[in-house]
Amino acid sequence: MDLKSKHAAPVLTDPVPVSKSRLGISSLLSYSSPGAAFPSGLYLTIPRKKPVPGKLDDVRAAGWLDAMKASSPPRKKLTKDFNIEITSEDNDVAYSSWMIKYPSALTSFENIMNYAKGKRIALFLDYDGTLSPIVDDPDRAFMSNAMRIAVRDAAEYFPTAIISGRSRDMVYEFVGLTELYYAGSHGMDIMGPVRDLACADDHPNCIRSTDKQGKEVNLFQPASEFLPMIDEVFRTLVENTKGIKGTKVENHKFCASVHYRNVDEKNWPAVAQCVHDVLKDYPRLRLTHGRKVLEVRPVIDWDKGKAVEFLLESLGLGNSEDVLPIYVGDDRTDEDAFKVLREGQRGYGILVSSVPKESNAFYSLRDPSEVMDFLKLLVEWKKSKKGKGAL
Ligand SMILES: O=P(O)(O)OC[C@H]1O[C@H](O[C@H]2O[C@H](CO)[C@@H](O)[C@H](O)[C@H]2O)[C@H](O)[C@@H](O)[C@@H]1O
Repeated sequence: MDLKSKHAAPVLTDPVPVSKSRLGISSLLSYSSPGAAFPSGLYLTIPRKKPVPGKLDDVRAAGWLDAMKASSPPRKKLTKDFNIEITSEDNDVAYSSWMIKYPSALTSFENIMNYAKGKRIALFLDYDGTLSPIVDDPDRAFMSNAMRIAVRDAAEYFPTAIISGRSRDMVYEFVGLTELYYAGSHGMDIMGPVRDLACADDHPNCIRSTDKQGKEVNLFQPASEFLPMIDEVFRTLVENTKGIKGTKVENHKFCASVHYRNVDEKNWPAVAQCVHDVLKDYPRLRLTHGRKVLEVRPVIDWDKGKAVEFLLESLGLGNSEDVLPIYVGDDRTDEDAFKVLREGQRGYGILVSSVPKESNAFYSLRDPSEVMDFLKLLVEWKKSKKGKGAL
């Protein structure tokens, strides 16, 4: 199969409209590419360098570099023992104003539970930056054992799924809990429960399979035809970026990630240009921006939001008034899930962020440790309900 075409340009970034002035917060961090969507200098001042003929202008024009700079909260200071991102005092005022719009899910817990009365909660959790802190080495993004216990306990009471940009196998290795459902590759690789024949009947890319414990499951891979293409692109990206110190390329089966967190900022244009040049040959692939990572994925109408809908359906919880889905995530790709919940008026998105960000979420949590506290509160709440005889 000819996996590439020399004649078409790739679909570039996926800008999300951002209103910066609603809260009067000038430091609002944008998920989208400011260079592409806004007048220059709105969020970041990108110094104008003399263009390298025919080369770096491509990625500048496409807004990639601006998006790369805006893609993760700046590291103000690092604690000695934990390599995690935290905000400085300067940002606290902006953060407090931002929380008027995105209240803490901890302090609003009672409100959330009032709404949850008589409903079944379904939990959806992102992995990186939500269950594990953001660290320099993606291979070492371990979740703490305390977090693992909190997730396991929550899964005992609520159907719980992890939806990650990583490959499904990799995220399962990190989490290691058999009681959950897993979706990898930004929802393009879902292993869900077998309820009835609906999955196979409704979706051509859904097959019956068995999980690692030998349990029968439905495996839904809407981008399965892209497997050889992603593999080819992954190998090309590894080859083409190997001269750029600090670059790391990951193969997540139905998408590939090019990390530049450990690349000297002066070499970011070279990283971007490499990815841009490779993508030019693959019009059926597109680029999205994550936290200090460029992600190459198929142009298909599928994302974490669709994955949430699919899982709800598979769990027998779709289109049901008495179900309250809660999705906790920190990344731009999680916005698709927040949007599905918000627009369908079905449940709550909770954004994990230590800096103000425009979002489709309803609530916020500052960091993974607050996510753990929230999960514990959910379990306590459920236990107290059980104690009172209500299930
Ligand atoms: O959907 P997620 O589970 O949040 O996965 C998104 C990406 O997470 C990983 O990268 C991010 O976390 C790394 C470890 O903390 C960090 O080093 C990197 O800068 C972040 O972008 C993962 O490696 C990516 O492939 C995922 O797409």
